[in-house]
Amino acid sequence: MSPDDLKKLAAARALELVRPGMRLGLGTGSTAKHFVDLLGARVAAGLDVLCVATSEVTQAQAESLGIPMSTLDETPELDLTVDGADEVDPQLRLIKGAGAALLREKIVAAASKRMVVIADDSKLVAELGRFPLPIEVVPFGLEATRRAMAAAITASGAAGELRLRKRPDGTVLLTDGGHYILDAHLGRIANPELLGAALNVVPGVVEHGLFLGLAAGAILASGDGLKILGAIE
Ligand SMILES: O=C[C@H](O)[C@H](O)[C@H](O)COP(=O)(O)O
Repeated sequence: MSPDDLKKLAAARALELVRPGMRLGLGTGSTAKHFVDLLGARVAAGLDVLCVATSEVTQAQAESLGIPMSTLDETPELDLTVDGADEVDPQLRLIKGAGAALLREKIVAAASKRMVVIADDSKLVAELGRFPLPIEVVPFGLEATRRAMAAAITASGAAGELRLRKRPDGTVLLTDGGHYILDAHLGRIANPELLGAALNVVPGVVEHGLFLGLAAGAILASGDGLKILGAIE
């Protein structure tokens, strides 16, 4: 099976968690896109759900499928959020943000009774950090913030380059929130909690891609079938 087939497999299993009347958080990325597509087909067949998107891209996709959409202002408590991840460790700690949606994703996940990750099994790692950690920052004072971030990363025992994320055309990427992303190429993150706490107090840092204590479970698809981490039901 291709990686995309595996993503579809994980998304289909997550759809089995959806019950009529649920308030859902809809993730962002190629795996979450499959979940939203499958959910759209169920809505077309009469499933009653109310959803909040984690990005403008997912919002547009859901609207195009006729999925009833809300906002966290109107629906501040969600029953289930289904979202992808860039890395998942055995403790269900995540790196997210390759698609620049980490800020809204974390807000939506935190507003949910349960967050379930869907991914192909290549995302499962023994230790976080091989994937660059996305960190969302305010454009104002970027270089001062970058220096403070570097100091905080070092103090937490990690090390690596911070690279400003660019679009393919070379312009600086702006997130849905109008912020920049610095990707931290750390190689390994021995203490995610320490690093996350250190980044949280750096002025100018809006949010980072370490999702700690947010995922209740993960559905990981491989050629051998589905591996379930934690509690998805
Ligand atoms: O910002 C993007 C999100 O964190 C995605 O959920 C994450 O990057 C995984 O995306 P994909 O399912 O495309 O690998």
